[in-house]
Amino acid sequence: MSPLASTYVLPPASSESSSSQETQSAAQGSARRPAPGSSTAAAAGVRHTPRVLSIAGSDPSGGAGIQADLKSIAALGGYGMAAITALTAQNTRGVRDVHVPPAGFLRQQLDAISDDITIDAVKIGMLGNAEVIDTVRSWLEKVRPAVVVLDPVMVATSGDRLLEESAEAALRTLLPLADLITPNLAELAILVAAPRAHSWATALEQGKRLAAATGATILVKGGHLDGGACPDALVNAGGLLSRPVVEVAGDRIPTRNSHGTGCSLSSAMATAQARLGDWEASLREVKPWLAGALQASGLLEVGSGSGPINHFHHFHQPEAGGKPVGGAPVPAESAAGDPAAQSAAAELTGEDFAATLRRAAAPDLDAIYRLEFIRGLAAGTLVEDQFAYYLAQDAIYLNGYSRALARASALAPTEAAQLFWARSAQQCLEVESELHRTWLSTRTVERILGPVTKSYVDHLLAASASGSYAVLVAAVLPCFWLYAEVGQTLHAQFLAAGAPEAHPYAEWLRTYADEDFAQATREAIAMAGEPGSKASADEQAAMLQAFRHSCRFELDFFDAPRLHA
Ligand SMILES: Nc1ncnc2c1ncn2[C@@H]1O[C@H](COP(=O)(O)OP(=O)(O)OP(=O)(O)O)[C@@H](O)[C@H]1O
Ligand SMILES: Cc1ncc(COP(=O)(O)O)c(N)n1
Repeated sequence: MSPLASTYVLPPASSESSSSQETQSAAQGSARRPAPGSSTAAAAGVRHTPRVLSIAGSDPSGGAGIQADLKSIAALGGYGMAAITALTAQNTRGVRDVHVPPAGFLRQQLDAISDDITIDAVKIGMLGNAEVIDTVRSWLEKVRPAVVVLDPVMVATSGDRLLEESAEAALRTLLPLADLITPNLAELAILVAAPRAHSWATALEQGKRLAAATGATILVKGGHLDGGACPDALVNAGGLLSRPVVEVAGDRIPTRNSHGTGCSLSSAMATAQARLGDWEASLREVKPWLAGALQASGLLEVGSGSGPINHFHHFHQPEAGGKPVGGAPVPAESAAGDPAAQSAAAELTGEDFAATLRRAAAPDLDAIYRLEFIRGLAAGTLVEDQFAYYLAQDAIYLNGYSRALARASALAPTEAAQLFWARSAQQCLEVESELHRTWLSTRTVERILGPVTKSYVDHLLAASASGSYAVLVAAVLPCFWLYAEVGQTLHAQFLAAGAPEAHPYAEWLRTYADEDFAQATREAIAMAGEPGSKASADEQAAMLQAFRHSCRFELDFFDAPRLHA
């Protein structure tokens, strides 16, 4: 179930409840509703499968440009279209040549689309030269799409120019037509005519200046900062956001595969915005997806330079050899004697271990979304006694889970890991008592240990007793990971439905997707991935097995109210 899950999920059950977290959640709840008058999907109405047009250059190696955009749009649930501004000859090592076809033909592509199809969002990437920019500007002025995201592509990661220097002035004239502009630090500096920022504070300052000058919201990106953090922030002082600067924290993922990250981020934001009608909610959905795509990039094995990100990392992918990863939990008692688990783990390399775990979770995650309980929770049709049963079991589970986390802290190889698990164990107990104080205090429900809760906690305690730190962290991970993903999805669906106040579980859903919990989940994934990468093949197999069992228990936990309430 939900470990710290509910940690950050805890809602204000009564009006007296006033912890800072609750206050912040409530504030975010109201601020997330689209601001009146914003020229976004809010005005046009959000759409379940938005029709998103990328106006960008082609990267034949598939990592950047329209190819990355179409993958990102699909990965975020949109229908992708592409009008090509330029052809490049490039691969993961660099750009060899650029060919810009006549601008008149671009106009024909754009008109052919807009004459026939309603466009819910546009993402603009590489434009090449001033004539192309003028063409796009006059088409935008005619069509006025509901959402326009502009990635002011100037220079590729490889250092090759993708916009003629003489066209920078023309690009500035396009900025006021955008709702969101997504420059990297070098592009931001050019657009505000300042030296490139080397600190996050300077970058935010430049973002504010660009927002004031253009009226657009600026997505300031921390990808090119030094250090272990990789924050992003939405900046707009004009009242379109809940605060002038909305920062979403993130860890830097150690990979050289960042080709097309900026393209992918901007098209994903256009898609999410057309679906959710809220920039902040969009960034909170897109950033963890992008982090997962960077994390799982090594699995693709494309090129010898800066490779592409793994856009579809969150979907079930077949294992090498055609056998699906995941499926039914491995029944054998000993993973060491289980050839399936062993072969699944044997070829793993460091960076890929967390990605392998994620793929192993995919079937159970899919099954969770199909559960009556989850569908009822999302739709508001879940019967109250099932919800109450779930809450009561959650509180019982958290107590046992806290013991497993405390054991992980005791076994942790570093002080940072020791502290992380100890803090998590403490938060679990705090959430447990908060559950009793708030949600459970007004409900009459039996507080006895249910069969699924018992099996799940027994499994965790057995992993605690195994003596292997690596196996234990693999066992505790699904409670972070699956719950965070489910929470984020349910929360996004709730927002997409207009956050209806009459929804009986509105309070619960509103606080479901919490950035602090998402951050703790990222840390937990890294904590499990690290020992996984160093483990022997046998131990990796044991980790995978412990992880799969917990994923299955997550599924059973969400299904338990239907069977046992
Ligand atoms: N190593 C990393 N770990 C985590 N997130 C990253 C990493 N590198 C980039 N990002 C994220 O990727 C997105 C793109 O950021 P970046 O600043 O790299 O833009 P960009 O330079 O336009 O991208 P590109 O590398 O495609 O040119 C941001 O959300 C950023 O936080
Ligand atoms: C067609 C096209 N568009 C954009 C980029 C920038 O992406 P990156 O900075 O990751 O190289 C690119 N390389 N190619």
